[in-house]
This record gives sequence, C-alpha cells and structure tokens, in this order.
Amino acid sequence: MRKTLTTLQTMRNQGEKIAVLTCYDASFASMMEANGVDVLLVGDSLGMVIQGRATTLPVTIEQMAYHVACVASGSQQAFIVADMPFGTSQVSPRETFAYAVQLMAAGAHMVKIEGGEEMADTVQFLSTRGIPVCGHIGLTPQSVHQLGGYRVQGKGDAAAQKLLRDALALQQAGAGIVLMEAIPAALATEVTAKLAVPTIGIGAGAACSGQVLVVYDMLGIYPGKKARFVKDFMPGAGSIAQAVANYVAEVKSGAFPAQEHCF
Ligand SMILES: Nc1nc(=O)c2c([nH]1)NC[C@@H]1CN(c3ccc(C(=O)N[C@@H](CCC(=O)O)C(=O)O)cc3)CN21
Ligand SMILES: CC(C)C(=O)C(=O)O
Ligand SMILES: [Mg+2]
Repeated sequence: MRKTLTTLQTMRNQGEKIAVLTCYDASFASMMEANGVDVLLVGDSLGMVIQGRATTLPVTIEQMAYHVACVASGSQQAFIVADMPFGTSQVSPRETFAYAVQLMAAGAHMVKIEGGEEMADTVQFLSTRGIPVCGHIGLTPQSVHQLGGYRVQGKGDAAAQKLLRDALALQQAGAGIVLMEAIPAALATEVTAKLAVPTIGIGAGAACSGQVLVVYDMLGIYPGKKARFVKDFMPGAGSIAQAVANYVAEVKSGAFPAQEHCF
C-alpha cells in the first residue's frame, strides 16, 4: 500500500521515525522502498549531485518534473516529495500553484518550498487547493548567496525565536510537514515539541520526527566538502542496498544522527 501524508502523521504520533532519502531516478526509487525508505525526496540538490553545478539555483521546473516522473515510475510504496526549484515559489501564489501542478502531474504527492513566515500565503494558497506542502526552514540553499554560504542557522536567541515563529506560521498556513536544515539540535527539539505535524531534520538533531540525507552523501560518492551532518553508510555495508537498509535501521532506532552529526 502506498504511504500517504496520513501514514506519516500516524508515524509521528506513534513515535516511529520517518526515514527519508533524496532520489532522482526509477532504479534507486525501487531499491530504496524495497529497503524501507518511507519518503523519496526529489531534491533540487540534483543540480549539485547530478548536474555538477556549484549550487541548486540553476535547476529548472522541467528538470524537476523529469526526475519526479523517473522516481514515480520506479515507486509503488513511498510518499514522493518534490522540491520547488529556485524561482518557482518566490513568485505569486497563483504562479507558484501553476508550477506545483507540473510536479504533481509528474507524480509528486507533495511539494517542498524553502522559506518561513514569508511563504505562509503561498503555502495556504496551495494547501487549500489540494496540494500538500512541506515547508523548509533553517539553512535554505536557494538563499545561499544571501546567507553567505552553507552555514548553520538559528544560532542565538533572536534567530531561534524567528525559526520557531516560521515553523508555527507554516503549520498554521497548512504545511503538512516542516523540514529543518542545519540548526542547533536543541532548537529542532523545541520546534518538534511545539508542532503537531511531523518534522524532518538534516543537521537538526535526533529529536525530529524523521531524518533525510542526500543519497550520494550517504553512499560516499559526492566529491564536494562533506557537511557535519553527513554519514557515509557504505563502509561495512557490502552493497548499496545494504547501506540504505542500515540507514533506515539507524534512523528508526535513533542511532542516526549521533552527536558528531549535530550542531
Ligand atoms: N550533496 C549535497 N548534500 C547536501 O546536503 C546538500 C546539497 N548537496 N546541496 C544543497 C544543500 C547544500 N547543503 C549543505 C552544504 C554544505 C554544508 C556545510 O558544509 N555546512 C558546514 C557548516 C559550517 C558552519 O556553519 O560553521 C558543516 O560543517 O556542516 C551544509 C549544507 C545541503 N544540501
Ligand atoms: C537536502 C534536502 C533537504 C533538499 O532540499 C534537497 O535534496 O534538495
Ligand atoms: Mg532542496
């Protein structure tokens, strides 16, 4: 049976951790869900890991739709989330809706939008018209040039309060999931406790309802600088499928992320 947003909400309510990996093609999709991955995230990180670009900014809606269709073709069980690429959610809610439709038509079950309170109107516009939305706060890579690099966010009292406000505003606007990237673990713990919807973390500590990694990071084949939150699951695994199975097991048990992966 296909996992749905309701499945993920039930997992969160019952304390079962949600295992998420990025996925860009049919073969990985099939292998990942056979090894217990709950959610496949078609991330705009594909601009960096598939296309070899320096940032996620050049990724287009056509490229995202293509990879969503590839993943959907190989998937029968997972919940499929697709990133709205740069330039498609920073416009009016109506224009954003039209772009989101392209990803939903390609086979996504939810779209992910970077940003907090300032995206609330857009999140509400989509979620009241049948498109489930995941908010993405903390380190938002589409704003890398404004952030001055891929830096930890939410440090200090003012930034922490703002992140909490952003999370609550997204939930209030109808976001079904809130993803938090590269923030102090203590802050993600507080946000997760204050939200009713599931939280997914990447570099956000072990208290989140679920965890996500870029698949090529957890397979140790991304040539760039390794972020603190990355764990290579290949050593000792013997196969890619076993590495994915070990990732799922460590997310479910709470063994991943460990202190060394957290801020
Ligand atoms: N391969 C890959 N993995 C990712 O996790 C990822 C992408 N690509 N592309 C889009 C963004 C960019 N991301 C990144 C990239 C680097 C760091 C990083 O090196 N962070 C430093 C923080 C340093 C600091 O704030 O002091 C680290 O040490 O982890 C974090 C997130 C996350 N996303
Ligand atoms: C790293 C995750 C959260 C993402 O947004 C992506 O893969 O693009
Ligand atoms: Mg992304």
